[in-house]
Amino acid sequence: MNHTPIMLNLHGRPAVVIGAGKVAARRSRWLLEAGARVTVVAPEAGGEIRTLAGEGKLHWRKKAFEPADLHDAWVVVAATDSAEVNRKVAEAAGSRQLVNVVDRPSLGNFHVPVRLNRGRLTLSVSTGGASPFLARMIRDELAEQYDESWREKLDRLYREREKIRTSGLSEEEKRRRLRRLAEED
Ligand SMILES: C[C@@]1(CC(=O)O)c2cc3[nH]c(cc4nc(cc5[nH]c(cc(n2)[C@H]1CCC(=O)O)[C@@](C)(CC(=O)O)[C@@H]5CCC(=O)O)C(CC(=O)O)=C4CCC(=O)O)c(CCC(=O)O)c3CC(=O)O
Ligand SMILES: NC(=O)C1=CN([C@@H]2O[C@H](COP(=O)(O)OP(=O)(O)OC[C@H]3O[C@@H](n4cnc5c(N)ncnc54)[C@H](O)[C@@H]3O)[C@@H](O)[C@H]2O)C=CC1
Repeated sequence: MNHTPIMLNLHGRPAVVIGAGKVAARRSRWLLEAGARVTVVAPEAGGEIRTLAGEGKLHWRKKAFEPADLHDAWVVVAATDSAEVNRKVAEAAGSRQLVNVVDRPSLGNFHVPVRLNRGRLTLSVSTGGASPFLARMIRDELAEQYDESWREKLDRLYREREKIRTSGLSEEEKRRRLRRLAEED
């Protein structure tokens, strides 16, 4: 295991999801929330992908996977129900593309943690593939501890921090106030 978490800005970046079933729908939702331009490639699609395509939120290419489908993608997700097709997707991807293979993560270069968003606060949990169910349970515990009130708290902290940072105070005084600000919450 050699994975490291990062906060990636996918806004406006092309992403291709191969497959259009349950897992592909979950990955597509995640990519859309991140602001990516999502294309789904699959001969048949489940209800959720059909709806998203109908609403113009993503583009559905109604066809079987071909290597050319990955052409300009930043992110590639192999999410078909065929291990063989998913392996071909991983093989066709370039070494600089971000690749997630849902049935065999080791064929790609990233996997997807469970997330909890409270505005500017993002918590994410990975069990390194040991147990997606456990990851979800830990997320649910964190959701109780970090309830909805944290959205506002974080917005306030952000504004206060900007004020302190742009003030004429000494660096030492800024640090002191920034620490106190975080401790108050
Ligand atoms: C490695 C990883 C790679 C990746 O997909 O990026 C991966 C891999 C695999 N998952 C499998 C199965 C299931 N995964 C879920 C659910 C989730 N899986 C997610 C992430 C990850 N799953 C990554 C590691 C995360 C970590 O490190 O903890 C979550 C957290 C996020 C998300 O998917 O968005 C999401 C929580 C949903 C939520 O938010 O509630 C369910 C339950 C369900 O579907 O309801 C089942 C069925 C039950 C079971 O089998 O446990 C299988 C076997 C497939 C098979 O049997 O063929 C593999 C393949 C393998 O393990 O090799
Ligand atoms: N990582 C995760 O969280 C999880 C992964 N899985 C794995 O994900 C796989 C997919 O599961 P579901 O979404 O439930 O499957 P599904 O049966 O709902 O969907 C499969 C999709 O793949 C498409 N497909 C098949 N051949 C294709 C091809 N040649 N080109 C393009 N699309 C093709 C089908 O048209 C369909 O849209 C499962 O095989 C399972 O191993 C399952 C549960 C969770």
